[in-house]
Amino acid sequence: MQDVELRKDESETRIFKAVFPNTTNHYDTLFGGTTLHMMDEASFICATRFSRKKVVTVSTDKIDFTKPIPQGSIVELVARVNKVGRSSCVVKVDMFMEDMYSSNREKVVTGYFTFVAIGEDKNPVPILD
Ligand SMILES: CCCCCCCCCCCCCCCC(=O)SCCNC(=O)CCNC(=O)[C@H](O)C(C)(C)COP(=O)(O)OP(=O)(O)OC[C@H]1O[C@@H](n2cnc3c(N)ncnc32)[C@H](O)[C@@H]1OP(=O)(O)O
Repeated sequence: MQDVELRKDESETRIFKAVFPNTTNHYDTLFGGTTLHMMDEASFICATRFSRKKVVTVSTDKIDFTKPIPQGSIVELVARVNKVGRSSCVVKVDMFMEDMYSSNREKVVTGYFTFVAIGEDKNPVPILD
């Protein structure tokens, strides 16, 4: 088996998105549900690249929306495997917000997503061989 720390490094996943009007609410800020969708997608890609197996989301920790993310921002999602179990792994996702026209950048949301590797029968299998 490849070194676990190396796999964590190699599966770290970064996705950039622009916050356009089709993703915002009537306050002109990013929908909470859209934020969760982006985080789920980034963590799913990360867990898949880490395990190279079919994985399903089994749990997420509490996620706080403490800063509004205005229309016209750029967001970056950084997903990295944080913990490895027998059939599961926990992926930490940080979302950063950047202004388009300045170098201002801050972390706005963090979430932890747990994935389980499943086989053809949909039962858990080892996350790594
Ligand atoms: C507007 C346009 C929309 C477009 C749209 C695009 C969507 C763009 C987003 C993309 C994102 C893609 C994401 C795709 C992935 C899904 O969508 S998956 C769908 C949602 N998830 C599911 O349906 C999973 C349903 N759950 C299950 O099938 C079963 O619970 C599971 C996962 C197979 C586990 O079965 P189980 O019998 O509970 O297994 P068990 O042996 O008890 O536990 C297995 C492991 O899970 C852990 N575990 C079990 N329960 C929990 C728990 N509650 N919390 C933490 N760990 C747990 C155990 O600790 C154990 O860990 P290990 O010690 O083995 O490491």
